[in-house]
Amino acid sequence: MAEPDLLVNFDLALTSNAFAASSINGIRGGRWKDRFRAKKRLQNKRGRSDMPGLQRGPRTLESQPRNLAEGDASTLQSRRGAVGRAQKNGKESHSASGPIHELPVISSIFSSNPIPSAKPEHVDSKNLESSTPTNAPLKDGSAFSTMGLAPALASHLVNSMKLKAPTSIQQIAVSQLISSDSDAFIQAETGSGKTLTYLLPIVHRIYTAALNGDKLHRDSGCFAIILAPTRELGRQIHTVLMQLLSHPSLHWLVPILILGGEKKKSEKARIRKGGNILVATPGRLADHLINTTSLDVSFVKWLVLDEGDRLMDLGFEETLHQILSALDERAQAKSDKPSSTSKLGLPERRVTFLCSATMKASVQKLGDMSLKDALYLKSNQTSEANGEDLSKIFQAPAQLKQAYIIAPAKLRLVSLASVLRRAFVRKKEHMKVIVFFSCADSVDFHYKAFSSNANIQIEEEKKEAVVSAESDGDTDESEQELPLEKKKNERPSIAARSRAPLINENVELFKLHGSLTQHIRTATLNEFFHQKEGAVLFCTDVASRGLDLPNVDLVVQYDPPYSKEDYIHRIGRTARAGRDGRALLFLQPGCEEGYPSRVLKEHNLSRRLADEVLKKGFGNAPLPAVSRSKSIDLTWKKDFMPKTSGERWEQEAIEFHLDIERHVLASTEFSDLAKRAFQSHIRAYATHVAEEREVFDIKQLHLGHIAKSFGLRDRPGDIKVPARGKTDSWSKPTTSSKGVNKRKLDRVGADDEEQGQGDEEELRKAAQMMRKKMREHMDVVSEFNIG
Ligand SMILES: Nc1ncnc2c1ncn2[C@@H]1O[C@H](COP(=O)(O)OP(=O)(O)OP(=O)(O)O)[C@@H](O)[C@H]1O
Repeated sequence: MAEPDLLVNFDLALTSNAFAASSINGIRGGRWKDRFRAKKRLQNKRGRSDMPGLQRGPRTLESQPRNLAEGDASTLQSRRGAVGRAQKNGKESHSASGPIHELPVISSIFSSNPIPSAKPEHVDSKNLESSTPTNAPLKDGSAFSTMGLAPALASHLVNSMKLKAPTSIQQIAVSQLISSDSDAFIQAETGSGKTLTYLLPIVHRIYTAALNGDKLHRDSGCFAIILAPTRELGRQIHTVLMQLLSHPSLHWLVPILILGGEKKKSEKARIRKGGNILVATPGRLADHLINTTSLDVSFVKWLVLDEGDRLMDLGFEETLHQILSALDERAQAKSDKPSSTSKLGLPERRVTFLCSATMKASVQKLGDMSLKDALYLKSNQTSEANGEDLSKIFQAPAQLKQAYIIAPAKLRLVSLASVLRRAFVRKKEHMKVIVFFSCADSVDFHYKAFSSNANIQIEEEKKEAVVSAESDGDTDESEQELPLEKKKNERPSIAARSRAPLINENVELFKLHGSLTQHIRTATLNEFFHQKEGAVLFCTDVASRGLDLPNVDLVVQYDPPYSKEDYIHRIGRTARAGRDGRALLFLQPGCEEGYPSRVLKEHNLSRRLADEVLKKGFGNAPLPAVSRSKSIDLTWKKDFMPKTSGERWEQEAIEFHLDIERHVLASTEFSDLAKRAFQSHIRAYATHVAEEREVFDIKQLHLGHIAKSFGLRDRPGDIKVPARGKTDSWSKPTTSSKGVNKRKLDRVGADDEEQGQGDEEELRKAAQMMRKKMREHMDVVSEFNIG
């Protein structure tokens, strides 16, 4: 059945007549049901006309004639659709209200928007006050030298790594883990230094073992394995480990990095050479355990599962089972022979550390699977700040200022632009912003929309081709071991980056998602990491866990997170190690407004409205230096510009949006991108965790308004999503050779070589749900190309 706000199935002729006859006094023409509904809606609208947010702002072409302005949104939309269809068929449509049939119909981003609830459901007061950082180095006289660490290691931390004092979790956990052979679950908020918390005891004990006994070297065996859920995190852990091992008396201790997406041949060569601490992603480790005979894990004394909840989210449960069994088997086979390691002071049995900032069922499951009689180590700040029920704690640093903006779908894009422009006006120095999207297609669309260079992706494709050709052989080992550092022999940049004059002339825009090739991902992260001037990273959840990027001042969640745990990890990319940070979450009016109070109960979020944000970003800031329309032939621009009478910020927001819409109209490639992004966005929306579907109710989405936020003027039913073709060959295919759909993986931030199992079922359900919704709302599901 047709839903009024989306589509009313008017006959074209009747529609025109109906409009002609519609007046304040009565509605004539069309079917009685339609007239009845239109009348009802008109009455409702009159009743609400004095409410803020509704029908405010400048009128556009479609609403200029008086009788149309008084009409309701669905009627206007039906007429627009009818006009559009008639034009498509080469027919001329007629209207009593003027020569409107000659013009394409452009709906204003300020009209027909739903109104936010008058009172915020979740009032914040504490959050506005500055709080004492809870993940900062301690200032109570605690020192690395009093934690039981070897003096050389303690002085290395202070003198070389420039760390003045331990953080709370380091202070509590390191001394216990040095003196005990117990398994441990380490829980502390994001950015509290958990990496060093587990690395220090391991390195300390291997170091003292070497001091006490035989000379150890890289062939002495693999003592520790650290598993990270993503390649980016694996690289980062490896970098911290390298810094720790750069002390002259530790030069013999060799780390090895093995990750999906790298050449197996070169990894095998590194493994053959020997190493003592292995940092790996689970899939690739499991592969080497089966296929690389030189990988001897019979000596492993520590297994670290970093970002435990993510390991489980990505479906690595089965792989972890395999790894644990392989380690057990090989340790067992070796145990027949007399072990020399116990004499050296290394643990008798394998010790497992499980780390997470959040505690949820999957982490507990992983704990059951991998830990025995484990110590539960948490920072002092954690218990003091959050009370008793630790299983429900969200670990957010107290100094992190959290807010949400209520932005109707049609105002989302301009609100994002406004937030970013404002951020760099307020704070010009080397600040960085991370913006999270729900899927790779949406990242691509917004990256292109905000980029100065419309051909950026083609450039990337070329660069990638060059690099692929160059790296046909094995990747240079020395380069592998310098992950986040500048490479010695630099190639031309292949990072996904571009200038972003629509935000700020000095700002560099980057993008990161699982569909980019590994070369581009690594280069992009490297360059974002080292960027000295202002930078914005558009990304999926591939960047949400564990990544430690300097100077990130603001985290924007343009698409709400998939689960509340993701929320905490995303915002945790700022306010790290005691520094300040801000986080802003985009929500739409309606059921989503319940998210802060119903789901993020433990957090204090302040509320903003789109209008306030738009005024700040578009009211005072100078106009963007580059208007996209300058570079595109749009001779029709003047004729079709809506005549606005609103304030400057409204006009500029409209102009900004129109520029994107025009670009979508003018470029098939960009239009395809927009359509795919729209489709993937809706699909991703359908995959929110079940407990949160009450607030992220897909049935409440206004698909037409969402399409508008992707610069699309078509009705959702008219949007034909193109198949992926050559235009996006720069990214990896949507469906991997293993048959698992990439979109789901992009949402969770995995990549095809490191994916887990069990995705297909969930994805199938999401697609089913989406199809159902489309069927409910319109009879055009096949046109929409879902499924
Ligand atoms: N004692 C310390 N003093 C100052 N800075 C520190 C200290 N320990 C770690 N850091 C810094 O804190 C930052 C965060 O560390 P780390 O990435 O280990 O945090 P984390 O708790 O693992 O965060 P997440 O939960 O997001 O993965 C890093 O930049 C690290 O160098």
